[in-house]
Amino acid sequence: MKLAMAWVSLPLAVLLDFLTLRLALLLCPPLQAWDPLALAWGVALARWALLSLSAQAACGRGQGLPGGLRDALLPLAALLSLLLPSYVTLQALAQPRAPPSELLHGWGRGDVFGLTYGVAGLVAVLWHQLFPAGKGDPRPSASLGRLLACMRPDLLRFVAIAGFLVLSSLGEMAIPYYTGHMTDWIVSENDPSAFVRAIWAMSLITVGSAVTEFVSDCLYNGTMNRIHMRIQSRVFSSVLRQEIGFFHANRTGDITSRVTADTDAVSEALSEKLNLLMWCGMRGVFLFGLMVQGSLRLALFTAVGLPLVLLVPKLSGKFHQSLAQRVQESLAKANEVAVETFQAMATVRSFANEEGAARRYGQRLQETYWLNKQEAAAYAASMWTNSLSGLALKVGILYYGGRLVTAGAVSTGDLVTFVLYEMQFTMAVEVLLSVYPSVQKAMGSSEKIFEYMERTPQISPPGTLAPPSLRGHLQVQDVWFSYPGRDDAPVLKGVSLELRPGEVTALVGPSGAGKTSLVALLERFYEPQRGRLLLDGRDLREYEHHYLHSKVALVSQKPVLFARSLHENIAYGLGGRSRQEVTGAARRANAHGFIARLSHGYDTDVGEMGGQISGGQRQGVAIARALLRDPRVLILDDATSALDTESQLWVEKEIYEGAQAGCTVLLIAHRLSAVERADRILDGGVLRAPPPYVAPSPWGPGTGHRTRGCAGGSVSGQTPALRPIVLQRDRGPSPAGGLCWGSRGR
Ligand SMILES: Nc1ncnc2c1ncn2[C@@H]1O[C@H](COP(=O)(O)OP(=O)(O)OP(=O)(O)O)[C@@H](O)[C@H]1O
Repeated sequence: MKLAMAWVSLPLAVLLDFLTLRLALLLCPPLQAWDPLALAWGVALARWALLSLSAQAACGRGQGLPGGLRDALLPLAALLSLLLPSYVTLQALAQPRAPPSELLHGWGRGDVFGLTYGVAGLVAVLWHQLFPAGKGDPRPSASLGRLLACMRPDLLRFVAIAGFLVLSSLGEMAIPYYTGHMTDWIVSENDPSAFVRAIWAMSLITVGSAVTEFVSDCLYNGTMNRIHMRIQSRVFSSVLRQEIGFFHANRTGDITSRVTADTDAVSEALSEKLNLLMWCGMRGVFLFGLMVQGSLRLALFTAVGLPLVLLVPKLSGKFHQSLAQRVQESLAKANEVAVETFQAMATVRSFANEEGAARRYGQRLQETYWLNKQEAAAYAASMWTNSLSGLALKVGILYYGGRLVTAGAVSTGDLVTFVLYEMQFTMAVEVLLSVYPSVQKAMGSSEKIFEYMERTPQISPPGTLAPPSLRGHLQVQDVWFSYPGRDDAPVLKGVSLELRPGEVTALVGPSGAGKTSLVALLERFYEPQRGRLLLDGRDLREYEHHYLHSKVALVSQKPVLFARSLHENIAYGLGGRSRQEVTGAARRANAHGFIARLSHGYDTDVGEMGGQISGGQRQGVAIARALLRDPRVLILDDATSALDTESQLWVEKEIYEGAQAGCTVLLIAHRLSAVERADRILDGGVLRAPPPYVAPSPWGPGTGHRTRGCAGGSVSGQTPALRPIVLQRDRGPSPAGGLCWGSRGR
C-alpha cells in the first residue's frame, strides 16, 4: 500500500507543478509591470518550494521507492525549478546587448515545461549511472567520484585542461554555426564578402580549436601518468601498512594483481576513456545549449528521447561489469597458481609434479577463458544495443526536424545548423555510451584497489617513543593470543615471562608450542587479545616503528633474503652502510669467509628469496643483518640450526659476548643441547598449557615445576612464575643502553 502511495505521489507532484505554472500564467497580467527576469526567478522560487514540499511528502511515504530515487528527489526539485531562470540569466549576462531570449517568458509554456523535465531526467540518469552508490555511501564503492578524488592534488592542472577543453569545444561549434549562416547567405546571395569572412573565421577558429585540443591532450596525458603512478604507489604503501595477518589471509597473487594489473586497468580507463568522456561530455553540453537556442522543439525531442537511450546501456553495462569483476578474480587465481609454483619450484621438481602444476594452471586458465568469452559477448551485446538505440534517436530527430522544416517552423540555415549540431551531439552521446562500459569495467577493477587503499590496519598504530638509551628489559605479562579468525584456538594462554638485559634466555619447546607466535608478538606483527608486552616498562605500542625494529632484531626460523647483492641484504633497511661496516657484521656472523670466496664477493646477487646460496649461508647472512643494527634485544628463532658446527660455535660466542656487554638475548630452540650455556632456560611447553600446568622437566621425569601457565622467572602479582629451569649466572651489573655488537672493536 505504502509502495503504491509513493509511486502515485510522484505523478501527482508533476501534475501539481504543471497546474501551478498554469495558474501563475493566469495571474501574470497583474504582474506585467515586473521585470521579466525577476518574474521568472519569483515563479522559480515558488515552484522550488512547492516541489520540495512534494518531494518531502513522497520521501515520507516513499519507503517503497528505491533509495537512489529518494535521494534524488530534492536535488531534482531544485534542478527543475532553477534550470530555466539560471539559463536565461547566464544568457543575459553573456550577451547583454542581445534581444531577450524567448525562454525568458517560457516558464508557463508546455514545451518548456517538458524540456525542463527532459533535461532533469537526463541529468538524473547520468548522475545515477556515474555515481550509482550515492554520495553518502560509506562503503568503499568503485565510483568515478572516488577516482576523481585521487586526482585532487592535480586540481590546478585540471582547471587548465578544462579551460583548453572549453576553448576547443567552443571552436568546434564554429563549423556548424558558420555552415548554417553560409547556407542563408547562399540562399539570399546578397553579401558575398560576408561569405568570405565566414570562411576565414571558420578556418581560423578551427585551427585554434585543434591547437587547444592538442595542448589539452598533452596536459591531460601527462597528468594522468602522474595519477597512475600516484595510485599505484598509494596502493603499494597502504598494502605495506597492513598487519602481517592480512598477508596470511590474502594470497600473494591476489595482492600483486591488485597492485599491478588492476591499477593498470584503472589507469588506462582514466587516461584514455575518461579523456573521451570529458571531451564528449563538454561538447555535449555546449551542443545541447546551442540546440536549445536553435530550435526548442527539436531540443525537447532530443532531451526526451535521450534518457530512454541511456537506460539501455545501463542494463547491459551492469551485467558486463559483474563479468569483468569475475574475470579479474579468476585471473588473480591463475596468477596465484603460477606464483606458488615458481616459488616452490624445487619442491615441484623433487616430486616430479611439473605436469600436475601445468594442469592446475591450465584449469584456472580455462576458467578465465570461459569468463573472458562471456565478457566479450556481453561487451559486444552492450555495444550493439548502444549503437542501435543511438541510431533510433538519430532517425527520430531527422524525421521530426524534416516535418518542422516543411511546416516552416525554422529557417533553412537554422535547420542546417541544428542538424549539424544534432549530428555532433548524437556522435558525442554515442561515444559516451560506447566508452561507458569500459569505464564501468575500470570501476569493477578499482573496487578492490580502493578497498586496499582505505583499509585500516587491524593493529594499533605505532607510537612516538624513542628514548636515547634503552636497556632492553622485556616483560610479557599474562598474555593471551589467538590468530585472527581462530578465536576458539588460543596459541598463548596467560603467558608471563621476562627477558633481562645482560642475560641469554632460552625458550625450548616442541613444535607448535607457540614459540614463534610469542616472537611475532614481540615484533608487533600481531597484538595480544589480553595481557601486556613491556620494553623498559613501557608498552611496545608506545614505541616508534623504526626505533623499535632497530632496537629489537629478529633472526627468524626461515630467514628471507632479497634478490639483490649480499651487501644490500646485510645492510637491508639501514640506508647506505659502508663496506667496512657490512664486512664487520658478516665477520661477527662468521659469514665473511664464504662471501669472500665468491667471485663477486659482497656484490654477489643471492637470487630470488636468497635461492642462490645455501640454507646455512642464508642464516649466516641473516644473523649479520641483525648484528649490523646493533640491537639491544636480539631474538634468534631457531636461527642457527642450519649452520655448521664451527659457525654455530662462533655465533654462540658472539651472542654470549653481546649479552655480557648488556644486551638481551632470546634463543629459541627445539633441543636443550642447543642452549646449554644460556643463563635461563624456559620450557616452551607452558606457552599453550591451560592452567594449572606441570611443565615437563628437561632433566627427566619427576622434576617438573607446577605453574599456572607462566613461563617467566620473575613476574610478580597473581600469576606465580615458573622458576628458571637451570643456570643462573651472575655477570654483574650490565651497562644501560650501551653498544652490544655494533662498535665493539674487532
Ligand atoms: N599465521 C598463522 N595463522 C594461524 N595459526 C597459526 C599461524 N602460525 C602458527 N599458527 C598456529 O599456532 C600454533 C603455534 O605455532 P608456532 O609457529 O608459534 O609454534 P612454534 O612453537 O614456533 O613451532 P616450531 O618450533 O615448529 O616453529 C600452531 O598450532 C600453528 O598451527
